[in-house]
Amino acid sequence: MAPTLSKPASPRGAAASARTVRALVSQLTAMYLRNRTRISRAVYIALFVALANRIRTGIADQKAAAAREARARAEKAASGTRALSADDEGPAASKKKVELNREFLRALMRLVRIVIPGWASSEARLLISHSFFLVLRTLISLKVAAMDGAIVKALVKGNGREFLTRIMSWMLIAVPATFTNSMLAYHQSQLALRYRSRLTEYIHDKYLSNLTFYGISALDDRIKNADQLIAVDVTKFSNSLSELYSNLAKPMLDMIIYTITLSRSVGGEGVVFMSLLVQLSANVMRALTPPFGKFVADEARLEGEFRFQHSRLIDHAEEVALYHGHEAEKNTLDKGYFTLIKHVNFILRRRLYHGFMEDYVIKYFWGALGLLLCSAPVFVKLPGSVINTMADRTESFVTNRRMLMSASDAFGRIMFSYKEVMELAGYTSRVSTLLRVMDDIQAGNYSKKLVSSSGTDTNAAVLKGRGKVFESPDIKFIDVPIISPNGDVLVPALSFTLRQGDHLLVVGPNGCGKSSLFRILGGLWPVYGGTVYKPHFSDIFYIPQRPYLSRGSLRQQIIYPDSPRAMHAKGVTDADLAAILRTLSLEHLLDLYPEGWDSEAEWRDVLSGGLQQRIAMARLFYHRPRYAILDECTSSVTLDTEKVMYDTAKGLGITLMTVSHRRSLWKYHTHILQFDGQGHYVFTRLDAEKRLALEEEKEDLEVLLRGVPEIERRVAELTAE
Ligand SMILES: Nc1ncnc2c1ncn2[C@@H]1O[C@H](COP(=O)(O)OP(=O)(O)OP(=O)(O)O)[C@@H](O)[C@H]1O
Repeated sequence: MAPTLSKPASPRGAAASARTVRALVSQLTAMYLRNRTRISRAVYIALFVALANRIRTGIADQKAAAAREARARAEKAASGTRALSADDEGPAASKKKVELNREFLRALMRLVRIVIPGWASSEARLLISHSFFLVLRTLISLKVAAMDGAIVKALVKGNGREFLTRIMSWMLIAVPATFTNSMLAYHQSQLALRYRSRLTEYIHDKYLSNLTFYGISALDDRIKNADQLIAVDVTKFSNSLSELYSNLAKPMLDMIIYTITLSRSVGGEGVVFMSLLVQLSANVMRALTPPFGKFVADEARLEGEFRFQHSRLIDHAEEVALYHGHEAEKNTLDKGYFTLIKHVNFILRRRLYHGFMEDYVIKYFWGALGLLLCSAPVFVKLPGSVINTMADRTESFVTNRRMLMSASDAFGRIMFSYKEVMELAGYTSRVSTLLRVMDDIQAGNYSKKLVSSSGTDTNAAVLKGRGKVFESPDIKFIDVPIISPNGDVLVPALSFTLRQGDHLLVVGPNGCGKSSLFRILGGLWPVYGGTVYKPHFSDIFYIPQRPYLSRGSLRQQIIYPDSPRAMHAKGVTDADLAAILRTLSLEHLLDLYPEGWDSEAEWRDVLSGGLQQRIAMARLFYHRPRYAILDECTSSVTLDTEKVMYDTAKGLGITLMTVSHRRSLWKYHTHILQFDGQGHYVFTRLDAEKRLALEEEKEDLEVLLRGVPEIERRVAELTAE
């Protein structure tokens, strides 16, 4: 029934929905009239209410869907390209509306399937055990309500012995009751922890496979702070999900059990009438509830941005300190912080007004309704009632009041949990966006803002690699365009062949695409066209200008990304590593640190730029790949060290591909790929000596040319005289 009613339908679909509704209404009416008992009539009234509710939400869904469609059509017409979906995290994220709709349910179900992989999983077992304690708690509460009534009855009758006996039983039942409470708290925390572990494991598997982490940070701009999402939002989602189960499942169960028990004692129609009033006020409250889910998602995003700004400062502390850039950094940090605080304050204010309304309705309005309901058996004589004496009336009132308090507390918690559901929706949207973006990236679909040549007009678009890539012992590019993730075409079509044993020098002005060529070779950037033949990823080793020094021991700096176990499996010993250090005059490092190979330090800070470059070269000598990309990686070492590095690398049979502006490096290469920065290039053999001689001759001539205006002026002077 439900899907038919809420479907954003075509005219034919809408007519079918209306027919279904009419049929349901007439069926329900007939059943209501046929049934005589109060409880069954109450059930039918409740069904009517549910049906009316469903129709209302169905209509609201249809309106929202139509509005969404119209908006999407307008945006498409305006931009002319595929827009980023509105729930993406980047710039579009601020417009995102976190709603309790099917999209949320789908996203939530996907996450639930990850955190509870099956009925046999330990999480499912924990959930079942948690549910058992939830039911037990409700049954114990029912028993306690009845015992309360009986205690007061004994008191009113003045029967001291009965009173004491009942107090004793009350104390006894407190034992399983408190144990159940502790078990519930334990189960909830355990569930949150397990959900987090499952989700983190799943995300880590995806994030650190197929270079997804690189795609998220460099090729796609939908996720700004993946670290915040993984470290903070996943935790909040897990806590929120486990809390919500307890906060929803128990109150719902309580509501059902107490309402049935209450309707037996105060009459079904009374309960339904009160429920109607409660439902009405709940609807008003829902309409007045601000979109807390969106608020929470925005707050998490702003928190992430603020933290990211601090991480940047820590990462670049030295550069900022040398620039004396603390004032500029403080301004940026303050701006980030105050944006966050402004938003948090805004949420607090909205919570204040909402809390006032919520408290009044739930505690006092519904409380008064409850008292009216409990008094029913006292003032109205129900058929079949056995309440005659004062003691009976007191017992009935106390028991009913206790049950009603629990039922209204349960209903209140369900109502309060609307806010929690909205918050869960916020975290669900953030975590599921991360999963979706990771899926997209693994499928080769990147989404990045494209900046037009004028630099002003921005359009979102989806970039997808369509070139062909084959594995081969040599490197061959055939008509391959080099396009930056921003969509800038750096070189329209690049073709060259490099055989193993040839050594390539890549030169050109800044930003012309030298490093980008290697990003394509390393599989970091998609191949947008043409054909690339290249060796397997493991045969190419990359050394950047600023080497990456990992956490860990000195040994791990040399063998990165291998582990010590992988090193031993390759048959390499510490003595072999020491020999590599000697080649690069780095052996003093072993004496400098008392624990030798096992010494640990923040290597990025304790080693100078030149030493770091030599460590990176030692890494190359340890791995001995077939190809090495050396991207300005000797800029901080002396010419002597550079010579040792290049001679040793060539001696190990490594084919070199160098990006450098240094002329001293020409002699180590056989080919040159020269970009002009305008999209053109030349690929040719490199005769270093001849080229150096030509360069020198050119420079001499340029010096002469610079003197020509002076010579001409002098000639003119002389002519005049
Ligand atoms: N992740 C990225 N996202 C967007 N644009 C990028 C990205 N990485 C590089 N670019 C752009 O691609 C262009 C080429 O960059 P590349 O690093 O290849 O230059 P390069 O020739 O190596 O320059 P340099 O000599 O300065 O190192 C530059 O305009 C750069 O801004």
